[in-house]
Amino acid sequence: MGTQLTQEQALVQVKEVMKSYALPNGSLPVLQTLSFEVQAGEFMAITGPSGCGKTTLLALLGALDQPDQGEIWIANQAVHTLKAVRAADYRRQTIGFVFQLFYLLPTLTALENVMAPLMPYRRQLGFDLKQRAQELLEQVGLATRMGHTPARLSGGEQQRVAIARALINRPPILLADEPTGNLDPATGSEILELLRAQQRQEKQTLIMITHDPNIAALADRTLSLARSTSHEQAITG
Ligand SMILES: Nc1ncnc2c1ncn2[C@@H]1O[C@H](COP(=O)(O)OP(=O)(O)OP(=O)(O)O)[C@@H](O)[C@H]1O
Repeated sequence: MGTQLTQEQALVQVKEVMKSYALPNGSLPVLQTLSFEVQAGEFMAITGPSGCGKTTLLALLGALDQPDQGEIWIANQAVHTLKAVRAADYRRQTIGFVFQLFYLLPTLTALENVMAPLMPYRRQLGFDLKQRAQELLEQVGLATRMGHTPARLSGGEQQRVAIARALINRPPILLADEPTGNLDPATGSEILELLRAQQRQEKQTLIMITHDPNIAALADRTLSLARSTSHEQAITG
């Protein structure tokens, strides 16, 4: 569904972005003059100490929030200006989210959770939503669990459902916030491998927050954020 890009443009362009939060006794600067680019098909890790603004940055890339200053261009869209309905359209067409705590809807089955993001649009999709959701659940190894609600799935299985849900719209960009942070190491490795395999197969761009240096080492590049008044940022290859 992503917009076609000319070759020389990076898929993600973050230009001098600043973000603060209003607090009762003043404002908390979180991101200060942050600039970087991510090419189509890249895997970029975001690392840094707790509170340095990693989740804040992911929220800006996903148009869940807006920067105070600066620009974010993703797939030729001015993400920093998107509000409400247009932000929702952008997310539906461009972004797949995977979170540490899965955020599956507890009363829905695995299959219904995967279908949920596109349910309101199912008549205008041009493909069979249920069939695609079933194929994705097969792809993530859950062919026999489609009718289970999240409470009847293990943590690793719930994250597999969440990954299938993130892929339902064929997004060019996957934004992952510590996707293995709530899983045991073996299950975490399986989930990471699943995400990487998917990313390579579909040539998706993967931007992943991680505290794990072993995961960051697998990335093409790492964006290291620092928690300080100057918020230095560095990109390593
Ligand atoms: N809505 C908000 N209002 C006020 N302050 C906020 C808000 N969201 C985040 N913060 C603060 O902004 C800072 C950055 O938060 P953020 O969640 O982006 O950090 P993080 O690097 O993802 O941390 P962690 O690794 O612990 O998840 C923190 O000090 C946090 O308390």
